[in-house]
Amino acid sequence: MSAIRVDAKVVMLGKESVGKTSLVERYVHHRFLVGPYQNTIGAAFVAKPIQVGEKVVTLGIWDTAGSERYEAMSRIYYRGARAAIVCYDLTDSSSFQRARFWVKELQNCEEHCKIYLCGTKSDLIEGDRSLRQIDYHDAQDFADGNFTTGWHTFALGMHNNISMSSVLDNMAEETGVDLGQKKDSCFYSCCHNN
Ligand SMILES: Nc1nc2c(ncn2[C@@H]2O[C@H](COP(=O)(O)OP(=O)(O)OP(=O)(O)O)[C@@H](O)[C@H]2O)c(=O)[nH]1
Repeated sequence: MSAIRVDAKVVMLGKESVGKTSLVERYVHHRFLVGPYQNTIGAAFVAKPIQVGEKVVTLGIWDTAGSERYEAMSRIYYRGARAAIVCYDLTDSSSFQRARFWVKELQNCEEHCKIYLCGTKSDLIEGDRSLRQIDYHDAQDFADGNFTTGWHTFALGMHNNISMSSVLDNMAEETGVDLGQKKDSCFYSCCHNN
């Protein structure tokens, strides 16, 4: 069996249960798994070829385990990543603290890695706004203070297939075209519902 050639390594980071695996499942297999939550152990890998202009770019997506007990292992998986999707659950303020931790860590250790900050489970706050624990402006202030260039907003929820594709397709265009030129551009995404 021949090895898969990966053009761009992507890593999913964030506190346990924020929905990293669900985003990958949605993106790669177009499904949302219902049933008891199963935490990721260590990390899972999936390759996804996508068309970027004339080229096919294969993303190698590492879905890391969010539990702090696997923190040291997650560091192995973000090494050399072209992009990191740092997730937090819009209904869990502690997950935003954890996301801030990962952003700082990436900025210190992986200067060429683009960082996407994603608020997840937007469907829950659409159903009941009182569940929202991270104000849109807090996320915006954090992004403004930490990222050097413009940012995009995306609402990511279990019904929201398009947005995840937008994040990753956009990222692939960035990484697939000319990383050297674009290394300073960071993207910020979060739920844009107030
Ligand atoms: N309502 C809602 N639930 C979600 C969404 N995304 C994930 N979930 C639920 O949240 C739980 C955790 O989802 P996972 O995708 O396994 O979370 P994870 O971040 O990969 O968790 P770890 O593997 O522990 O790091 C599951 O019960 C999912 O069904 C979402 O967009 N909306």
